[in-house]
Amino acid sequence: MMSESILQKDHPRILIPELCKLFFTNGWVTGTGGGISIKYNNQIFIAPSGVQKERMEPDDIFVQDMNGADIEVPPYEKNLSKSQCTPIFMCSYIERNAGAVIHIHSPELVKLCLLNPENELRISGLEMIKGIYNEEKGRFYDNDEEVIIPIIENSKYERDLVDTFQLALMKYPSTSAVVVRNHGMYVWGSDWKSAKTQCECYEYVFNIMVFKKINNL
Ligand SMILES: CSC[C@@H](O)[C@@H](O)C(=O)COP(=O)(O)O
Ligand SMILES: [Zn+2]
Repeated sequence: MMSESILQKDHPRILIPELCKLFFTNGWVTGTGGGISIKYNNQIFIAPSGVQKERMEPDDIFVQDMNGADIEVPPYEKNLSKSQCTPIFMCSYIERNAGAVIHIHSPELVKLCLLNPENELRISGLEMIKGIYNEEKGRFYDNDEEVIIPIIENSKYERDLVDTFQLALMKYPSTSAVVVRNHGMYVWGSDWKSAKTQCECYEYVFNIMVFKKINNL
């Protein structure tokens, strides 16, 4: 159960529902898909599974430690289970020391996957690239640098993505995002602000890539 206290506006129990509402209006977390997890005081806050992500309440959120042990769970009568994305969220926390991880189901990204059968996406020459963090170099990209984002194949269950997700992290040490073909994307950052703004930059860039592809530019 949730501990009794007045929550600050930047507490994950407030932020997760607030951000998911915003992501819903972006078309990123419709139909129960997508979600977000935030690390706070070394505790991992995770949204419930299979719910309308834009209608979550503060006490719907699960809290676990870095080993996966539950710290707080939603009230029993709400009959909620933890997001199926939890293994991928944990992989980002463990392998990349993330402070937050966002999962979006962006239609723009699925269109781009359909136009691009390769195992990666490459883009350069856009101003918004400067909002994407190069994890290997420990700085943001310059607009004339090339950003390379891995694409992994989708699977029936989210938990079955873990092995290929981990391989992509090893093969692409610069990346702060992994695309799941015809499904969506995981983006992480050192905190929720970084994950959110990078997600916005990736989405912007993907939109332009679709335009370039369909117009042969
Ligand atoms: C529309 S169902 C989508 C799910 O299978 C999954 O891909 C997803 O993004 C959300 O999983 P969830 O367990 O609800 O957090
Ligand atoms: Zn998903």
